[in-house]
Amino acid sequence: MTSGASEQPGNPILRVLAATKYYMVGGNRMYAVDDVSFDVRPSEILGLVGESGSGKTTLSRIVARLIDQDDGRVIFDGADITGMSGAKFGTSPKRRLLQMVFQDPLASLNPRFRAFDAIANPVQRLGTPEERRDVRDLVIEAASHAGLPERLLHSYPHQLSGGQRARVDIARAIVLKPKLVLLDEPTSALDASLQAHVIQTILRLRSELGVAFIFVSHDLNLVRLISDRLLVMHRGKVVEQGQAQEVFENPSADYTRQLISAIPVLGRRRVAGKPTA
Ligand SMILES: Nc1ncnc2c1ncn2[C@@H]1O[C@H](COP(=O)(O)OP(=O)(O)OP(=O)(O)O)[C@@H](O)[C@H]1O
Repeated sequence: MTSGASEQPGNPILRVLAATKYYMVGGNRMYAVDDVSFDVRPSEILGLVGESGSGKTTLSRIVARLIDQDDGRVIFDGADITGMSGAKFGTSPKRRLLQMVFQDPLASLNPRFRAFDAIANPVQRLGTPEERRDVRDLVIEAASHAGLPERLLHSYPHQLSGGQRARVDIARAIVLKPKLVLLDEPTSALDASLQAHVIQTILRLRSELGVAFIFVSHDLNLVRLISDRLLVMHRGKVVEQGQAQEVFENPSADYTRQLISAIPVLGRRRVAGKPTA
């Protein structure tokens, strides 16, 4: 299921330059994100991987302007959005081009909104007058792209399965045809077959709409299946980045090797991309 689009043409849609974020813990700086730089190109899928606490969510939130960094820059779609607070970014024309899907769709979906209204909401808030007029068509189109049957648009979140809720969240993220979607552990609450469906959906959206994705997960095996490139984080730092296949088969950092060797393969352990006997 590798994506095949390893060399993405065009200027980066996102440039993160030396992003740094720390918290004061017991009078000392604890670096959640420490001098992290990377690019994402149009229609590229970047896997952001690392164990719990490595800084993945903090980095995603910096990119989405949900928190401010202490140092570094974020360039999105050619504009320096570093100095933009979340509130200012919320009203910027760039906002609609960058969307985020959170870990748990049951928590992120408003229980009083039917699927249709949840998907329509970004159009009402950020769309042009024409898009607001055509909201019904846009919702149906986004649901179809996300693989959500039209009949489920009238359901409330609690009436949907985990996989269907994940599709509502994805449909909502793509309804305004963004250039970049941040997915923070979008499949962690799903079983393996639903995970596979969501991954197929993401790969289809990339090829049909040219959307770039940052796919955040602690599960290196899953990330490897979907990503063109991998960024491996450990204690706030990037310890390795490169083409997904290459990183998996020939990791240069000890930490990446540890992550790979922790992946079980049919009862055996996988080391450096090859199952051991
Ligand atoms: N608001 C905060 N105040 C203090 N420390 C924080 C805060 N937010 C995050 N941290 C710390 O920053 C580090 C990175 O956290 P972050 O949530 O980004 O990691 P993560 O890789 O996304 O983990 P997970 O996979 O568990 O979500 C952790 O040590 C965390 O405890």
